[in-house]
Amino acid sequence: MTLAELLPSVGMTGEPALEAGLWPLGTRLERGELLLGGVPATELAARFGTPCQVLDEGTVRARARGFREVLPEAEVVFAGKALPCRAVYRWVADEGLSLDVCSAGELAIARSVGFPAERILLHGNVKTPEDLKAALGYGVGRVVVDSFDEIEQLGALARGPQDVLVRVTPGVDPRTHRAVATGVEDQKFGFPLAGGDALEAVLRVVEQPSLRLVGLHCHVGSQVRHVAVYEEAARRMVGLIASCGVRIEQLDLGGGFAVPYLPGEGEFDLGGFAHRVRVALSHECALRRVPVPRLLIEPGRSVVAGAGVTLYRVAAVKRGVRRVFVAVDGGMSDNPRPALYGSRYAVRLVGRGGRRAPVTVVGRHCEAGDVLAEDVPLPADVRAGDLLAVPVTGAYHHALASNYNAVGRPPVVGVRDGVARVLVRRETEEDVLRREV
Ligand SMILES: Cc1ncc(COP(=O)(O)O)c(C=O)c1O
Ligand SMILES: N[C@@H](CCCC[NH3+])C(=O)O
Repeated sequence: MTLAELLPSVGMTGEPALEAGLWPLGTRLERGELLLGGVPATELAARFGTPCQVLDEGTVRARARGFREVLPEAEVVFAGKALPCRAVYRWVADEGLSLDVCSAGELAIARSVGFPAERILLHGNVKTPEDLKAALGYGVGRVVVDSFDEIEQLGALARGPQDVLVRVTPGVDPRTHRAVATGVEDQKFGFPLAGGDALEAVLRVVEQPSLRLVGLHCHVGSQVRHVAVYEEAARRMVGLIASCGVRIEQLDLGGGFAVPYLPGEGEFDLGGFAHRVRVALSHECALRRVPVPRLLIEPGRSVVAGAGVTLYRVAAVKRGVRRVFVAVDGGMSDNPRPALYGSRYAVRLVGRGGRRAPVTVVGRHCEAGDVLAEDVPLPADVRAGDLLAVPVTGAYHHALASNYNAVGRPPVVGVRDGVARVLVRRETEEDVLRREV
């Protein structure tokens, strides 16, 4: 079924209602205006230009709080790669979350806002000497080791006892896109449980006098819809805890909780996750006679995706042989996800209803694959100058943006209580030229 067919409002003449679950909290339609965090989208576009990534602070904070409320016994770690930005790191710090960084660069952002070092975890299948030194220099609480080489390198660099988790590949199929399935065997992350590498890694950490093993970690993948995947991972990880014969205080089950991108897609069952993982952990630990470890989770996408809306200006409308192309002033440089993962988005024309017909929204870049959304219903009279809004663009958009074709990256503009402010400014031609010698 096409997206256009899925939407009941195709062919409607009025302005369609906001699709449930896709827009930031408090988004409203008022007299033809789309209000984001109380600020009209047309005003945001006029003040900050387009494309523009709008981020609703209240939604980020509410999602962060939501995780803590559902899992009060757990440490909730924001996966900073989803939206590496000082303001967001500040908000999640305020809400009591910890932070996962996976490079010296993400750590620099965290440092610049004074993110408490003891609440930072350093991740990555490759940690360069610079990454490790930056982490040790700031005194990050935990390093999640990912290879035998890294255990030696970190062991040699660390002075005092550095707390460490071992990243394990539990061999669980997350039933998600191949590019983001990280818990399956035979990929680059972690130590495989099968074959004994994970156990060997635990022993090697224990042998390093400058390292202190505090926990085990796994991250099965991203945009994971099924709670059963985590339950299975939890069981397997407790099996490893029992067999390694070392006290394991922390069990980090990673992130990956799916979010809806299209109308009708459901939310991840976080309540079900909390319940079923709790039961699986207590049952499995009792069975194997090991103490229940403290649970950690690392949500990234699910904290920020739904807080973001990208605004684009329509530059041109072109009728192809079979499709109508609506070309906008952004594209794969601000959103490579459709090209990378075949991701799909809903799109809304701001300020006007009318009979809707399916169109393909394309970007400005020099590739036929620069498509932002295929087969989306827009008013049939869509034309140059119109403003489009694309929801669920808070995660892995700013993070994955490039300046392909020397196009400057869009700003990130925060909205809250009717006030808008720039969180990350637009990249200018001077920025583009700055690295040239
Ligand atoms: C180690 C680790 N933790 C957490 C995350 C966050 O994943 P997501 O944004 O899907 O919640 C990732 C990215 O997939 C990751 O690699
Ligand atoms: N970049 C991916 C998610 C990767 C998750 C990080 N390990 C996305 O946009 O969906």
